[in-house]
Amino acid sequence: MSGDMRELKIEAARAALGQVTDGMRLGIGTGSTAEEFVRLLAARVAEGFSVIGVPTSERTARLCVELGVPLTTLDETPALDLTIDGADEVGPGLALIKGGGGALLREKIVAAASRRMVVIADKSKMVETLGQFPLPVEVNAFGLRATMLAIESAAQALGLSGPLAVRQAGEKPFETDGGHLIVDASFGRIRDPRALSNALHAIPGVVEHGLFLDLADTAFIAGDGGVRTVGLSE
Ligand SMILES: O=C[C@H](O)[C@H](O)[C@H](O)COP(=O)(O)O
Repeated sequence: MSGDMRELKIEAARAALGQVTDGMRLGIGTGSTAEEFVRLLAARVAEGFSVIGVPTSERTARLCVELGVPLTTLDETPALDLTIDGADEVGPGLALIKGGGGALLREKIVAAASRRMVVIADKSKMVETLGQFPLPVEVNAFGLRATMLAIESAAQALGLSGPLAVRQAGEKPFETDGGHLIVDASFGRIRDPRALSNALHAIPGVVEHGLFLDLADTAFIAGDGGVRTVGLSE
């Protein structure tokens, strides 16, 4: 990652930190942008700021522990004030593609348990139509081929097609924190994300997918000219 790109992620994360107030119960996202947020948050915590966070992945949990950000679980704290997370794509109406890091299931559970979700990203993530980034679909390993066929035909019924790939980690299939697999679906432009979301949810082997609809209410998008606040109407 270039230094400039990292700087943009830090700027977006800093803007999101401005939304965090003392005593908040936070959902803490996953990925390189969310990690910049954790670093900034940890510095505030070291100054005496009091927050408690639910991490959306084991990776984020490790970083929080390392940097001294106090953690809880969603079972102990089932209602959160604010989730801050990155995204792979940010489309109109703050529809998102997430899961490039494989954390989409916990990310979606945590975001849905939060009163608000704020997205932090650099400007390269903003798109007019979702789908250039392959859509991550988390699936049960049982019946993988049947599930892949079902995904293919559900997509076809919506006029979508393209290769499906089981995500790999070196020689082996990538395994999520929940012990599932990820199928990356390169469908190209997803003109009706809601219809695709519903169709994927109807497939028994699909655990969850990376389309985040009606979850985020604000995005902080960092570009060369500064950080732009994007709301639901944009
Ligand atoms: O599973 C991973 C997450 O959805 C990430 O938030 C997403 O992939 C964006 O990550 P990054 O900030 O590293 O681009």
